[in-house]
Amino acid sequence: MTTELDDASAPEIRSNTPGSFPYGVLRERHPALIQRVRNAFPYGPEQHRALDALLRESTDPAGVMEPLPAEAGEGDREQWERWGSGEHVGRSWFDAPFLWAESYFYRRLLDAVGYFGPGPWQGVDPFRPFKQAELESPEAHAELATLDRLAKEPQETQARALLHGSLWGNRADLGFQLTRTPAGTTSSALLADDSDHLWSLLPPGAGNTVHLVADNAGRELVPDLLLIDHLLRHAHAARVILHVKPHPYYVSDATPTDVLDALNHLKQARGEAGETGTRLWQATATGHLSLRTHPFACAPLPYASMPDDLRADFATATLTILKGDLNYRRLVGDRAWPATTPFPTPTSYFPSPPAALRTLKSDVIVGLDEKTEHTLTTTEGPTWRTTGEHAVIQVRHTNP
Ligand SMILES: O=P(O)(O)OC[C@H]1O[C@](O)(CO)[C@@H](O)[C@@H]1O
Repeated sequence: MTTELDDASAPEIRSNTPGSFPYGVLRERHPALIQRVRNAFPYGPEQHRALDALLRESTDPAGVMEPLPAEAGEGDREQWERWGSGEHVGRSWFDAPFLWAESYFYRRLLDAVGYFGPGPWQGVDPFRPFKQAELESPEAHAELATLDRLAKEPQETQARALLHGSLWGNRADLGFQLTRTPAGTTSSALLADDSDHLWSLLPPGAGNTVHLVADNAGRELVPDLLLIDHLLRHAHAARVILHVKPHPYYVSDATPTDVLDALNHLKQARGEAGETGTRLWQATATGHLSLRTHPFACAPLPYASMPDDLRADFATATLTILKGDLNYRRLVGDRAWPATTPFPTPTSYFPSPPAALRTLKSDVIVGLDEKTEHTLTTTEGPTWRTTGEHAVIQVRHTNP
């Protein structure tokens, strides 16, 4: 789905420029993450050796991507071949497309800690302790308590607050927190706000189907679920399909286990939060809320390359809400687009109207007006793209 035009006007983002954001992810964030994972589990020498090797290989600008280990199943290898391992494995981590290299890093990290087994660490999510700590944080509990007050507000106020809760929940991402300075220096701001379009696509009682492609677990997934409950309860959606990752990915990305944890967290809460949890639990039993774990959710590729079955699934949506930074990169393509490229241009291939709810944590951005881009660049320098202080709600409100 990539055209020569894309390559010329918007080259793919790579990590081979020292000082750039992607270079820093490979050189600084990934080592910090490996250290955090080591500290969180009593892994044995085998896992530590594998983590050492991955650390050496993936942070050395002269190092090359090693293949998946022999234990990786035939099917998995074939899948990664379809996703481009033949082209990238054996070459530099830094010269590969950033999206490809970063995704492969997570796949290899899971291997290093024995996630794909066989062995005692099989199926043990190396990011689970961080996800759980976040769910149990005082902030997470305080967020739930605000629902009692919100329930007394007019429905429109509730809708706006829940949409914004889901949007800004994306800032709680754990990977992002690894190197972020806690006190932001700029005020949070919505750089594009198509929320009126979003609501106009979901008239109550029209039998709408909403797909929500989740991003992070914990303090992002909980507000996503609250938004889903609102959509179902007020008939903006007759049916919601929640897409999560089939296995751990990008530190805090949500898996089915994380959905279960979030639902239990809600169900066990008092007041409105508890009632919401019970309603969502029932919605799964009646099929009004269902889960998807397509393997392509963990692919190192943009959605423009999605397989036919996933395309057909998304085509059933009245609206597909894609959460977070990584989904944004995959939706528009992880490319150095001019920031003023209209949002419908790189998303024209998507089989249903897409809505991106994203805080900005990496370089790629489209759909801004010239004045906004100019003001941000002159007042903040290039970091406005990556600090997570800014966000967008962008909607392409037409079918392809
Ligand atoms: O959780 P989100 O919002 O998808 O953010 C993930 C982002 O974090 C990073 O992995 C950097 O830590 C980006 O490269 C990536 O796009």
